Amino acid sequence: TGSSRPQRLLKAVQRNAAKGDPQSVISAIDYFCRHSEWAMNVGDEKGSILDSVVSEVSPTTALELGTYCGYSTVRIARLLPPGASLITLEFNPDYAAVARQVIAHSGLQDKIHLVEGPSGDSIPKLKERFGITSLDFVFLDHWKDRYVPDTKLLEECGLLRKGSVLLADNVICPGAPEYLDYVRNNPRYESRYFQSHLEYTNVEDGLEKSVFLG
Ligand SMILES: Nc1ncc2ncn(CCCCCNC(=O)c3cc(-c4ccc(F)cc4)cc(O)c3O)c2n1
Ligand SMILES: [Mg+2]
Repeated sequence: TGSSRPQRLLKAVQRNAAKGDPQSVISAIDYFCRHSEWAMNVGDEKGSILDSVVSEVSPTTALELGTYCGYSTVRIARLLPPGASLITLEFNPDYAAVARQVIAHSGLQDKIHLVEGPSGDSIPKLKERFGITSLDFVFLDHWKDRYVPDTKLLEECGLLRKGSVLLADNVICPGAPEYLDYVRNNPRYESRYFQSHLEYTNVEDGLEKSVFLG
């Protein structure tokens, strides 16, 4: 049988990006998605907003829900301060296999822990597995109907502290209405919407940034 879209995206990275150069990996994926095949990476426009939030938070411990091909994984990891690390959860083993190779090409593998499996299973094990006490930054980009249950799970597991920042992709398209309700009407969060567009299109989408108040 033929290759998959993630496998074709990986080939484009291996052909067009310089090994050990995260920015060239990001540019190669954006070029592939604009000129060859659309793929559900956060993309360059929303990616710039992601970059500014990560740079502002400068997290020591970061979590990403939904790795896919590793595009946002590389975007986040390239901005982490020395000694900081990013844990990324991916449900689909085929996506995870591609992401590992994209991450390796970027040279950032020492800053990244990719965990395969459903987020609902992995989140309760993060403290014991990685020796973390809390998360400084969380990027939500997995199943949109898992944003609320997993946010509640992060709270229940004591993984959020006063000032932890959640940034959620796709709150307009495909949409996460229950999540917007949850964080915008919850006194324990201070939320702000960053308007943008669905990756590689001019369809409206945006990111919701929510600070946990403890
Ligand atoms: N529980 C658990 N734990 C861990 C996990 N890891 C992965 N998953 C499963 C998630 C599968 C991918 C999620 N992402 C999206 O669905 C997504 C879609 C679009 C989109 C698509 C078509 C359109 F026409 C318009 C927009 C755009 C985006 O930016 C998206 O991020 C997990 N689940
Ligand atoms: Mg997304």
